[in-house]
Amino acid sequence: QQFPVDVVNALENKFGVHKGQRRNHTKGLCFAAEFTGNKAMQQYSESQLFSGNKVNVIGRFSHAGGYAAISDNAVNTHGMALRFILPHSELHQMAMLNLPFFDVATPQGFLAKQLATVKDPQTGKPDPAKVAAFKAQYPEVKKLEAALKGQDRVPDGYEHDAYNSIHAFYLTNNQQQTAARWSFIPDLGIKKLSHSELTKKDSEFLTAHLKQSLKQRKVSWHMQVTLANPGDALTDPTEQWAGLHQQIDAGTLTLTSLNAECESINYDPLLLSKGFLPTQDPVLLARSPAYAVSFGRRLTETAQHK
Ligand code: HEM
Repeated sequence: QQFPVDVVNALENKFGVHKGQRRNHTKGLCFAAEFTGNKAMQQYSESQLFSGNKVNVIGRFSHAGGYAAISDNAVNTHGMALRFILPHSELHQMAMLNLPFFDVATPQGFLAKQLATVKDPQTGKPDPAKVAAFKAQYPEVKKLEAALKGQDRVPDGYEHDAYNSIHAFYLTNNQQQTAARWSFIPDLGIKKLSHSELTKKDSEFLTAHLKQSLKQRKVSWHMQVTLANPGDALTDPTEQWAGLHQQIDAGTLTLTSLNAECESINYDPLLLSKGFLPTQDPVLLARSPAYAVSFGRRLTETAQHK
């Protein structure tokens, strides 16, 4: 299996190596939270997430890409990763994005994108010929490009955005297996900045705004589960589900503190509690081994620093 090493090498080649840090989503901040699941979900999943009891969560907001010091006023994709600590030390993890769907349909596409978008030291920009060749080989990337065109993408704080599973997963219990996707919808509302508002912001405003909100009000998200209809794409993260769908309010995540440690966490999205199973989405299945390579490298470097 060469992919996990190749892709982490490609991330390092594109972004440089920031010793002891993640090879992707390098800039981020840890938080502590509580999640109370909705028992109505037990109809679909036996996960302890939906026991109705409060569970502790260690999470992380992040910027996509291996940029250690990207400014918060850059137009960039953001992530929210969650580790739920369930009874008997069972863990459940999610690593979501504030995108409606993913740009590439295969791990090869993700790798090809890293290789094609390396900045030319002369021009400071990727080689347009390489980018064009990449898009010709992975034409699905035009879908996300079109969806984001002209859209304001950056919120005025991490608390004013929705984060999506993007992949489909199966909810399971003794009776059935149900395909679903989910989103964390902010109770404070989604608020995106216009281009002119964004350019006035400083490099740490996403965190500063979140800190301020946390002092003044409840910062929370509702987990909204969307059940698949027959025929919905289950293995292609670039395919949105169109039309009416059954949606279930699956619980509430409430942020409690920004004083948390999450650097020692590998937010592998296949670490799922009993009651969830992965689909055969090839991008989802390729993430776990790649995260492990990144995790191993950063821990080894941290050890060497001491
Ligand atoms: C083949 C496709 C992908 C590859 C190779 C990849 C690779 C990586 C790597 C190497 C890391 C850093 C892991 C660590 O050192 O802890 C990472 C972090 C992350 N990825 Fe991916 N990724 C992929 C697709 C995705 C997708 C589809 C999503 C969302 C649906 C996603 C969301 C995230 C998030 C939120 C983080 C940050 C987690 C944290 O805060 O620690 N990635 N990714």
